[in-house]
Amino acid sequence: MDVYKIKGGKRLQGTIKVSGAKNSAVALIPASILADSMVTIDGLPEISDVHTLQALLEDIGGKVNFENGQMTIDPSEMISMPLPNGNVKKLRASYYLMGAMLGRFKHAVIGLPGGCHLGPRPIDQHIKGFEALGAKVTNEHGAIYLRAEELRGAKIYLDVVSVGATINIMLAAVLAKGRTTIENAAKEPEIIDVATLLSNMGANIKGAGTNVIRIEGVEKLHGTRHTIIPDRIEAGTFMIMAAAAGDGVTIDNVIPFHVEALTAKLREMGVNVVEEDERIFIPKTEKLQAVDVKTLVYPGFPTDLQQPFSVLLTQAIGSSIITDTVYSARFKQIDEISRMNADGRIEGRSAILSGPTKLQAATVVASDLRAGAALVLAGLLAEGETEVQEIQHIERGYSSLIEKLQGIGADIRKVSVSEEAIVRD
Ligand SMILES: CC(=O)N[C@H]1[C@@H](OP(=O)(O)OP(=O)(O)OC[C@H]2O[C@@H](n3ccc(=O)[nH]c3=O)[C@H](O)[C@@H]2O)O[C@H](CO)[C@@H](O)[C@@H]1O
Ligand SMILES: C=C(OP(=O)(O)O)C(=O)O
Repeated sequence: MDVYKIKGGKRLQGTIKVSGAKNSAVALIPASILADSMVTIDGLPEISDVHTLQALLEDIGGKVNFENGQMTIDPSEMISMPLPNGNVKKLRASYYLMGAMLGRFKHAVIGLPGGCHLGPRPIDQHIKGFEALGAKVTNEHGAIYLRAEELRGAKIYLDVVSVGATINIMLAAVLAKGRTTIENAAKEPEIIDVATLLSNMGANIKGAGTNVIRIEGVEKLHGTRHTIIPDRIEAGTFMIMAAAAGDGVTIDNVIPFHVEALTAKLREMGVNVVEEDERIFIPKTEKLQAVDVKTLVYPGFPTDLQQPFSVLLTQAIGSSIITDTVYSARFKQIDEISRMNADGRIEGRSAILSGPTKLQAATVVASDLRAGAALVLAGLLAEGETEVQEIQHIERGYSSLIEKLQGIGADIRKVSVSEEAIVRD
């Protein structure tokens, strides 16, 4: 089993480059199912979610090549094979296979998705959307069966603002007959990225990035070439690391507008965030002030940055409250950083953190992707050598994290340890 070993206390300095966005990648790849010829996506991150989706597309007959961040997908010979288990469970975004396969084949059998355990993550709004378009959807033994004679456009009001449901309904609706309107749609940049790919494939989509999306169904979609947007959550993670442990760090390949909520919070804490066209520079911060933070749907403060941000708050002067309004149980990092001497506790949907605290190294477990990023940051700050276990969660979403952090001066390495050698403090 692989673990990360981090010797804390090294200051970070230099330039770190952000990869393509995980949450776009995992939707763009399934979207290719809807085309009748080759789709090329450039700038994809080297993460396990992308490799898993490649395998899933190959399972249904896709011819896929992935090299140097470029994926070419020939979907012409795909068939609607049932995908009830296995790889489907390895990631959350396998739910996009439902919308894309329903759109193309009008029937699909897909297992319930996996992904990070953050509290309940229902997909009722996805299913409500598919049903409104005319599909019959049943859950049989943990797999979702979707069948439609034909898909017809409909007006769908989402009860909950959901990234996944918004994209999934777009995927199912682009080849449906007539007009689909998604109201109370999510507005994340990744939704615009997916709509851009679909539009370049010949789809007719208006309003992506606003809360009303209108789709006029078309007869067929063709192949295209697309470059993915940068990962705003990876960028935000590096910004937080730079604020906590940096002596001048440039984050390259970021759209500053996409991380504005984080930038505003960092500035409130006393961090100087210097925005350029596609770069952000964060000089050394002398003193961090406590702040309160509430996660919200985009353009609010992203829930995906809440966990790394909680570690930054352990370095701030005073008491901070961080509330996650999106996921009720996304605080598994708090127990782990408490074992590293952090002063933190959970109250309902909030974590209360006081600082500044000198963190101490420990052996800790990454329960999920962003908890993992939080623990890496804690390790960078802690006195001694921290071991982070269960790093497969981290590698679902961070491309070449070790190499990137080494490039700005971190003492971090990936080590293979035998199962017997695994210990908890
Ligand atoms: C692959 C991907 O893009 N993952 C992101 C996506 O997850 P995901 O698409 O799963 O998240 P959603 O936007 O759907 O979830 C938002 C909220 O709505 C609830 N909900 C969602 C769907 C539904 O049918 N019913 C329902 O009640 C969820 O439990 C959650 O409380 O957005 C989340 C919120 O920004 C991010 O944390 C994830 O990184
Ligand atoms: C929660 C996340 O991912 P997923 O939805 O893929 O589990 C995340 O990226 O922080």
